[in-house]
Amino acid sequence: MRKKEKSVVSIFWFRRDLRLEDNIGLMHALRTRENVLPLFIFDPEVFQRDENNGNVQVGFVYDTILGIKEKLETIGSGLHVAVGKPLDVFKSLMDSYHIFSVYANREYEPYTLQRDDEVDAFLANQGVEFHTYKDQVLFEQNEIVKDNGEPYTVFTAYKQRFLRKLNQSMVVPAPISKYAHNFFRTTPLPVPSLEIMGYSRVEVPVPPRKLPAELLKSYEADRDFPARNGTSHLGVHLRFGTVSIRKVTALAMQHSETFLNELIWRNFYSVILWFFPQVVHTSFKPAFDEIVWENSKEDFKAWCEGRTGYPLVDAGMRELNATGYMHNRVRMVTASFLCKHLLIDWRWGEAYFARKLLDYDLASNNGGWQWAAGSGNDAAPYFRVFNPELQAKKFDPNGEYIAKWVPEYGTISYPKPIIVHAEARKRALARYAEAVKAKA
Ligand SMILES: Cc1cc2nc3c(=O)[nH]c(=O)nc-3n(C[C@H](O)[C@H](O)[C@H](O)COP(=O)(O)OP(=O)(O)OC[C@H]3O[C@@H](n4cnc5c(N)ncnc54)[C@H](O)[C@@H]3O)c2cc1C
Repeated sequence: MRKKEKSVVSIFWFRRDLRLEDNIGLMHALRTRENVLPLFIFDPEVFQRDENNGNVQVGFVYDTILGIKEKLETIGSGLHVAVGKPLDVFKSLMDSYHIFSVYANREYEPYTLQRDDEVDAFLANQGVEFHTYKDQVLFEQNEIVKDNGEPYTVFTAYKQRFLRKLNQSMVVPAPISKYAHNFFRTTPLPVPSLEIMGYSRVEVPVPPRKLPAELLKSYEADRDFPARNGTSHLGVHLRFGTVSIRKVTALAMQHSETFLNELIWRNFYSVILWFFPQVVHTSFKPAFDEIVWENSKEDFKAWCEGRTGYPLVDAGMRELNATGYMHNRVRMVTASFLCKHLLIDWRWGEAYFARKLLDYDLASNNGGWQWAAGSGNDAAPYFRVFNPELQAKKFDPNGEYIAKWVPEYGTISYPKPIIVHAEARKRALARYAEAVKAKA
């Protein structure tokens, strides 16, 4: 019997860009090649499993992938879905297809950079070109640096340069539909279920993929109040590219400087991680790794479960546990409370957020935690210790957010504070000062 001829295809590898519109890498693939076969890989290193095989993000990604597959099938194409180490997936794809070239949008985390280098080397060895593009950020690492080529580590200076370089031409959408005839024609391809891939779904609500102009117009006034619906909840969509950063930035440029500022923080943290990959494990400022933490497991458990006796902290943790989301102001307060009041290593909190947040993103989560701990590149000064009660008065003045998540607050069933604020503050200041002095 004659062996079946392998189809000649070019691959477009979806990663943090899960959309069929305004996708730079996909546009390049379709514009340059015919028979473009889209691919998605559930990489266990990106979607880490907890002890119950759960991963809070994997269900969202799975559903998004199915949506893309369905759309591709309506135009006679399909999506190849695989699970495993990308290098192994490419090796086995070589058995099924004659791969001409591979296209993808660039990623910037230490693991993904290394993964792409490995895939690139393998493909090059097989005579296959690997083309990558900028898509998930507006400016890559080397595009916004100081005059001497060094990275910015202070946000304000970075932002000023960013704004000077940003212009309308950078947020124009990349056209896809006019090249859609170049998708590979195929009968529908099978997709393994999440269970077969070894995952169990963690049910959390998925925020809508919308950014109303009204929200942007009142963003500056509302964004710090967790009881108001004042922020976009687009975090998960920006994380996985189910919205385009160009589209969101164009809207921000039109309606809200403050919102644009937040998008710049996102870009900034991505660049910080690229320049300083050591931040994944160590404090940006080495002195902060000298802090002698208390690391009480009991206190950590109380914090995780929202039982610290500080209602804003508890409300935030309960919101996170129940929904996979926590408001930014409350992220700052809960994170500061863990590091400073409880003297627990920021890495414990970072890992807990990574496991629970639907919008978890290594660069922003690490940046946020190091900011709160005081150890980051442009962090809150260590001697500024948030007072969780004052924060509650200021940002939840009517107690609505607290009432929603901590209904027993004010009754005898609500726990007493785990630690007295004034004492905790004094202890934190002393412990931090010792570390800074030791390294001076
Ligand atoms: C301790 C801590 C941990 C955090 N962990 C994450 C994380 O894992 N993933 C994540 O996307 N953000 C993280 N943030 C930043 C911020 O809290 C979230 O981006 C924001 O709360 C998401 O809600 P939203 O989409 O409604 O935000 P909006 O206020 O509507 O902001 C719009 C978008 O801008 C970006 N953004 C806003 N604020 C920041 C910021 N401070 N840093 C970086 N990007 C920002 C996000 O992409 C966000 O979706 C963290 C902050 C702290 C203090």
